[in-house]
Amino acid sequence: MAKLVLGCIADDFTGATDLANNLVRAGMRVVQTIGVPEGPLDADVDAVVVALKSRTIAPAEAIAQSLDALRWLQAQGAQQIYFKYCSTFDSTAQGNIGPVTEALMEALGCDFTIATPAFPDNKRTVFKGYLFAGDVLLNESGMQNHPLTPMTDPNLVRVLQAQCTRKVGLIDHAVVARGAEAIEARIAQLKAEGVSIAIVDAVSNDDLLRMGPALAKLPLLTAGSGVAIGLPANFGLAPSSQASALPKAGGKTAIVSGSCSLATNRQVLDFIQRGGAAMAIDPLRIAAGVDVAAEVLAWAAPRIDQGSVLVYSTAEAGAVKSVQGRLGVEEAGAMVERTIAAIARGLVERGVRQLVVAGGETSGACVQALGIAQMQIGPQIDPGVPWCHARSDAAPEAGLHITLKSGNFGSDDFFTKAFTVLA
Ligand SMILES: Nc1ncnc2c1ncn2[C@@H]1O[C@H](COP(=O)(O)OP(=O)(O)OP(=O)(O)O)[C@@H](O)[C@H]1O
Ligand SMILES: O=C(O)[C@@H](O)C(=O)CO
Repeated sequence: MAKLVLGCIADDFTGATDLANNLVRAGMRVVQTIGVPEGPLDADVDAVVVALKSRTIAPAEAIAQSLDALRWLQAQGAQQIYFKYCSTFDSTAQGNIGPVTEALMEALGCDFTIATPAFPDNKRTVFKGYLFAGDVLLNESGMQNHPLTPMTDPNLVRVLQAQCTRKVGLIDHAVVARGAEAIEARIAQLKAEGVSIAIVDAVSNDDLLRMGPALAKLPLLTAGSGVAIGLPANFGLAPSSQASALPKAGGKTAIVSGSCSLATNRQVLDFIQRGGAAMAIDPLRIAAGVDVAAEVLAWAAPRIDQGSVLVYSTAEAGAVKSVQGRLGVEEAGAMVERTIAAIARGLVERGVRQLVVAGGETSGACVQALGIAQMQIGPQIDPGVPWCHARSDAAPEAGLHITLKSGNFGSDDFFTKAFTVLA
């Protein structure tokens, strides 16, 4: 068996596949586990990404879960630890990026680490410590209005310092542009100044690749998924089609979507405009006690023999607000998640073996309903979104192919294009 070299802890499920995808593309064989496994690793891989749902929970709980993941990864032999958070640095005023980073540093006896959410392939760049999403600063990107993690300050040194007791500094672009030796010299200088965590600028993949060798000796890295592209080379691994090899895909195809992001709204519309079979879920009917899952499955049963079906609760902001106003934000979310998860399971029980799930929370609910404990990461569909293969008690013979799409990721034709990648 190959030796596990990189152990990763991700603060949500879709973010975990995003990280795994970048590692695979750079040559690592990777599995993602759903939560901390109870037993030892039973896969021949270079890296494991433990997917938690710790982004917005209380800091003490996020720390406890992350330390639990760390202990498991260490027991499997991981040589370096990677804490993955969102490329938009999603965190509440209390954390959890800072508190989890400091707890991991403490546990690893680590006196210095980096923090960079840069992911240029998805237009997240960091310059002079300021985070841009697309062409605008983070706090002008819509993230300032996020319901759980509003990001109102684009200066990451300030944001992270407010969450940390250790001193936070900056490795700016002028240093990164000069390459690994300059970055290492800057790390030494920052350490001498008492800085323990540095935001690192990166505006391109070249910056991230230059950064890679300078990070080889750090026991802990904290980042979005972008930093991952420069790491496999540190372990002597190079891109190869073998890393993303999955069992052959077959069976019926379906999409379930609970994401209400702008990108997912466009993807749903595109699928419908192409004449795809689609059925919307009305949260108010779920609340009224209608068995919406049974209705949807009865509708889908004859159609999945003819092509992909799409089942979605995806709606525009106004409609979502109105439902939330009547049912409550959490109650509406949980109700829709439960229904979509039951539908996903029902579809797989009816022969779907290639399943697209859109939305982070929605993905969490579906993966749990399908009894998935571990996913092997395969080829990329779009930046940040790979196909995976998983065992599921709903597909007992050969498992299924599944992809978990972050709300904001993917091209408009994602729901059609995804299946061509496995063809
Ligand atoms: N029509 C709707 N009305 C109210 N709530 C909805 C509706 N459709 C979906 N929801 C809820 O909205 C939430 C969407 O979150 P989810 O994480 O799945 O998507 P996202 O935020 O776009 O994705 P990501 O976290 O990857 O960015 C879920 O809790 C879902 O159940
Ligand atoms: O980094 C990102 O943007 C994503 O992987 C993510 O974390 C979505 O929740």
